[in-house]
Amino acid sequence: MEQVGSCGSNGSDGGSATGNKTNPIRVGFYDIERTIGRGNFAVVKLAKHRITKTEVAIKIVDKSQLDEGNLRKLYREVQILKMLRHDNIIRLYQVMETKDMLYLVSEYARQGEIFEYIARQGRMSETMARRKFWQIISAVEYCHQRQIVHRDLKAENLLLDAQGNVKIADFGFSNFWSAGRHLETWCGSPPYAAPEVFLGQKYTGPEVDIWSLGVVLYVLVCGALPFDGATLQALRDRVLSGRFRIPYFLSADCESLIRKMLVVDPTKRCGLQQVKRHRWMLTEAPCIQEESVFLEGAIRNEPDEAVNEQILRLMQSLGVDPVKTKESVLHQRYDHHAAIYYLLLER
Ligand SMILES: CC1(C)C(=O)N([C@H]2C=Cc3c(O)cccc32)c2nc(Nc3ccccc3)ncc21
Repeated sequence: MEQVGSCGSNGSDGGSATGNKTNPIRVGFYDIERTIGRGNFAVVKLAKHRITKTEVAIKIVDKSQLDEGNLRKLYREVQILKMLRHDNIIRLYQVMETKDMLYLVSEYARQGEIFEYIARQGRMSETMARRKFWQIISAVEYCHQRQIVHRDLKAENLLLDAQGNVKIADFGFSNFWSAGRHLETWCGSPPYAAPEVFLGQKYTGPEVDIWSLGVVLYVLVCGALPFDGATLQALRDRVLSGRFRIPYFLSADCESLIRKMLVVDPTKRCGLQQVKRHRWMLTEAPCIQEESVFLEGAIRNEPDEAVNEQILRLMQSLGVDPVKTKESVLHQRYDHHAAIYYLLLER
């Protein structure tokens, strides 16, 4: 999803109505502010919840423009998003649907793409890159453990929230994987695609995410792509050769890790557990206290957690029915009640 510049104040992107302060464009309980992204048959708007005043990002899809295959892909993306609850993955709050339109209300990552950050600020220090990469690895491990493979990991899909935490976005190419069952769809963005994908070979799933993560790590610490080319054929040849330049400023440990991830033969490529145990990842290992906070974050995200009574009482004070809310959350209905609950929980 490419990012578009911010439009005028009321942010209408040439849509039918032009909202403004007195009569803003509304979708459900949300006031639409401006367009932040545009894909084929989809637009992403920044919006604000009228009751909780929380900023959200709403992906608006015109289903009438989609063929059977893309419609199936869209519903699989929604099904997968509903399964994911992790600090470093964009949260889905609410789904609204009409005959032709689908509205996905999600967490808004205020600082935008890591790609833009690198484009503006240049490469990251290895210390900063390590912190971001730990968050990325934690989120991807969470997906793989749930038999989900992302297949389009790239700097453009790694967003940053207001605190600079990584939020993985765009599960449009994600799918379910299992050992022994092969996938073969050509997915993702060419500079991040694994050699076996270029060769059209069958793959299991996690190993193509590992290759893309190797490219992501290279981009974070080098500020450039490891494999590039004037044409797709030139890029393909570079990827299949597995050869890439190591800048003088890269530490030996970081080079060692990247070389273990960017291995052409998928059976020899390292797995997520080896990445987590690598020297570079453990350098300046977070102190025990920080470590427990790190683990705690992962535990806090189980979807079947009990409903937070304090939030229900706060909602009651806002005039929102707590009984209906509890039901919506427990049945994962992704409706208005559940959205208000999640928006208040996340603050
Ligand atoms: C709903 C969701 C996940 C989404 O679909 N997008 C789009 C929209 C722009 C874009 C992109 O430029 C790259 C990836 C995803 C996207 C989102 N963008 C943001 N923040 C943002 C803020 C400033 C610039 C770019 C993105 N937060 C959440 C989302």
